[in-house]
Amino acid sequence: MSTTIIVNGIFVTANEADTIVHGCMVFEDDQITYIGEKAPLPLEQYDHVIDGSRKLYMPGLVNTHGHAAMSLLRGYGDDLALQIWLEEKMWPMEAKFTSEDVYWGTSLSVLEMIKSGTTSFVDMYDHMDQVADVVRQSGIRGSLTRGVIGLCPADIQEHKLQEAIRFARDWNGEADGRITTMIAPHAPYTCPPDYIERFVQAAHDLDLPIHTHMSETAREVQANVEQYGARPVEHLEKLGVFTRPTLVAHGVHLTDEEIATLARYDVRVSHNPGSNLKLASGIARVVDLMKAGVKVSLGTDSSASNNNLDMFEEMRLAALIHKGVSGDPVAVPARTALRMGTAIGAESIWLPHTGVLEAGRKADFIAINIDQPHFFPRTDMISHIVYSAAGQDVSDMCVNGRWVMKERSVLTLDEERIQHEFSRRFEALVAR
Ligand SMILES: CSC[C@H]1O[C@@H](n2cnc3c(O)ncnc32)[C@H](O)[C@@H]1O
Ligand SMILES: [Zn+2]
Repeated sequence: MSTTIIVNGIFVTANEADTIVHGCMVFEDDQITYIGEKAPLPLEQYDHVIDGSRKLYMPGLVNTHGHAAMSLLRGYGDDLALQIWLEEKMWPMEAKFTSEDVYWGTSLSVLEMIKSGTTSFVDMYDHMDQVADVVRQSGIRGSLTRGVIGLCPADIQEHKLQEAIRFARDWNGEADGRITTMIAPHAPYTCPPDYIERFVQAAHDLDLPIHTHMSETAREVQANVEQYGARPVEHLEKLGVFTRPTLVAHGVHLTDEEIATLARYDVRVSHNPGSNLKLASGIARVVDLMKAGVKVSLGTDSSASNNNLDMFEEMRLAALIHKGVSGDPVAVPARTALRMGTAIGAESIWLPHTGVLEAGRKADFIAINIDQPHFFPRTDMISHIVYSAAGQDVSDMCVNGRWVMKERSVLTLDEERIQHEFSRRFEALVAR
């Protein structure tokens, strides 16, 4: 067993009581065993002693919705609404993606996530074996799912479904439990009803959650009513989706009744404020969702609709835009935004052993270099995290008790090589 103590640090636990500890944290192998003002044992008795002065420690950020390989499309197709962006820009380019493209596109994104403090992320995409390989090497956690668009002939639908099942079965629990999997029909507008029912069955058979895009734009809701005679929530409810633990991305256009339905089924919502603003999709009813008891976490979506993967930005956007639209300055307070980006995120993707710094949880945490002007005065550090910090302030990362980044040097991935190979793949892609 290996024991590490961090001394002289500020520890923002992100628990429900907003506890902040000035002192020490101990972790043994992959688990936090102590947080408190004084070291429980003389320092000589620990294998590693780390001086945490001038650093703030907090749980790693949890990004609950994205498509990592789409870093290859960053800056391509800006300033368009969702449907045109998807149909005319993303899908034609994605049709040209190879497994190698996905590998290097995902590697770049995972690097970006590590360097901005994300310790767990959800990824819905194609060529998922490559994504899982990147997660295994990187040392961070991935909740991974083969996203399936079913607008294709029956034999291809069948092939995609079997691939999604095979991926979910093969990789769940891999990489010391850092990889978990879900089942993902992409959206109600890209998967016919009988096809969605087969994903529900697969999720039952494998005992896995479902992840899907839902009610992202007003146009989507309208088209669902025209095609199926029901809005997306009722439609998915009828297809049995919510009989499985479910995480939906976006949930922007919801009625009061739909919010009550989501709460009743404990459906979790990944709020993606940056992407929703950029694609002009609208602003989710986050305050009403949370009031109804729905777990609302945060996601970036892809860097083609964001255009970065900085979860500090999403926490700040969540805290700001809901004040702006409601006229209520406490609509989403800083503390709530912090918990959406950490503890609620972890719960939302069924990782209850992460997301909070406390004894008994996994040692998944980041350090922020607070020896910088924008972290003074040393008053309300939660306020500084949400309203003042950015991803580049993250100095260190530890996941499952293993150091992933120290003093901004990523230990698990070769940064220079990834940038080089990514650029080569990008050039090949545009020439294809
Ligand atoms: C094959 S699964 C991934 C699929 O999702 C597409 N996508 C990316 N962002 C969004 C979004 O905001 N709404 C709906 N679909 C999205 C991506 O381009 C892939 O085709
Ligand atoms: Zn998405």
